[in-house]
Amino acid sequence: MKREGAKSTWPVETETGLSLRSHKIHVECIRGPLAGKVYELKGPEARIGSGTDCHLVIPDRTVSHVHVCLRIEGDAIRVLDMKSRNGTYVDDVRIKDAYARPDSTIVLGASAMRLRMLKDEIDVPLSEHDHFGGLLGRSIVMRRVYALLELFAVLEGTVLLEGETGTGKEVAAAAIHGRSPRKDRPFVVFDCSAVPANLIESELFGHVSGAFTGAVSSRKGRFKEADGGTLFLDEIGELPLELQPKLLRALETRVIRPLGAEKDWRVDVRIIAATNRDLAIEVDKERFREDLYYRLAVLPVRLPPLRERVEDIPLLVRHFEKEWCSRPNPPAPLPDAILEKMKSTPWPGNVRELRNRVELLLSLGLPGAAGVAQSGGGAPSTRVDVDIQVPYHVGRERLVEEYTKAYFIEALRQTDGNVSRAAQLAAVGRAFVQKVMKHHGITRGGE
Ligand SMILES: Nc1ncnc2c1ncn2[C@@H]1O[C@H](COP(=O)(O)OP(=O)(O)OP(=O)(O)O)[C@@H](O)[C@H]1O
Repeated sequence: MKREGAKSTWPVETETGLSLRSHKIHVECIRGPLAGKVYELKGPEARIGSGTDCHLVIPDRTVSHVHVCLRIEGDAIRVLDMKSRNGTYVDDVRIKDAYARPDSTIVLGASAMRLRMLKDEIDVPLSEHDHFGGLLGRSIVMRRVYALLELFAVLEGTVLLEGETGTGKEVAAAAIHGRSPRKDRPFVVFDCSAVPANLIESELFGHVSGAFTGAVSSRKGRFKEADGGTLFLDEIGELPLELQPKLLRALETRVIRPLGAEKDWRVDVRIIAATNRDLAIEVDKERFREDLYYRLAVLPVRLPPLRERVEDIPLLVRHFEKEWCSRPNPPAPLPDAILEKMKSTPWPGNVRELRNRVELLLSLGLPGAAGVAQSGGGAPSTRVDVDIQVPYHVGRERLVEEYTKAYFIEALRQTDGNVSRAAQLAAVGRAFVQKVMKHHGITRGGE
């Protein structure tokens, strides 16, 4: 089953902007210690049981600690028995995993309750802005995105940003944080693809000294670093399956335990996750845990690829040009004809690729800068040529990109194009090497 729309909150495009639909589960207790009481459970998942960590706690000894899990999937309520002692019955049929009908009755031990879906719909008009933080564009698709981001920024829920490479997921995450009540607290980025699988746990949750061979000192971990602020988990689709339960626990309880530590730590962290894979498909292929997916996709946002908003290209190009204008001899602006041509160019690397292209064209027009723009193929020299005319962050990003490209060309050459060995050599994950290869068009031969 493809889990399209199988979320508790999801945006639907409308002519005037979008409509944000969300569902809650109405639970009317009809038998047992809570009989007569009514509850509303927010999605995406709600656990019911006698344990105090459940969303609905039933003080009934015939009910297991975590007895059943209710999941909102679009218009349906899915009922999953959590290996309970006395079983779960939906309309008198014992089930392991079933969909409830409207007004279905579920029975857990000596307790029974009636379930109904409550539907909420909020119309969200298009944003009037042509940017959100560092994200630019005034196309309708982007103004829909801003409308959602403006709304989600002030909430506490976990945001899942989906979109192809270079569509601005990291920029969006930083902007959400910058508009949130947590803005004066840390914004910590962790790229799940950039760290070898065996180090991810200690990178995320920290470790005490001596926790494993090589752990000579203790390490805080990203969760603790982000305490009070926001943790951005980039490339979440690359998180190894075996670590996913640990992240799920951290998301559910906001409690972490560093490797080798004897006690848990409570952390106050908002999570924003991003992926350029379709996580719903990953779930279907059993490469990503379904329960974690539901925890992450509480507030989902899809960043559109550049080809869906080519009308934004001139605005973006002029913006990237402007970043160069602080120099004494600014280059001539790119002619409109080039901008027009750019609208029909495929941009698999999206805005990042567009930005790089603009910078390349501009630097070719700058006296003495052509070499900088064209370099990147060979090993970088140890001396760094600083061009003070180029804004700092532009120069820095270019240098990082050049270094990354040159590094992996060399790593692939030395390993005869073996991606796993190149990743080992670089002490990064395989997925990161593949991402760099795709981004820079590097082949296994290292060209
Ligand atoms: N809408 C936008 N407006 C302005 N700049 C943008 C926009 N989208 C992306 N960029 C620029 O493109 C570059 C890449 O953006 P970012 O790193 O946020 O993309 P991403 O989706 O996280 O990519 P990846 O999946 O490869 O990590 C940055 O230089 C960023 O400034």
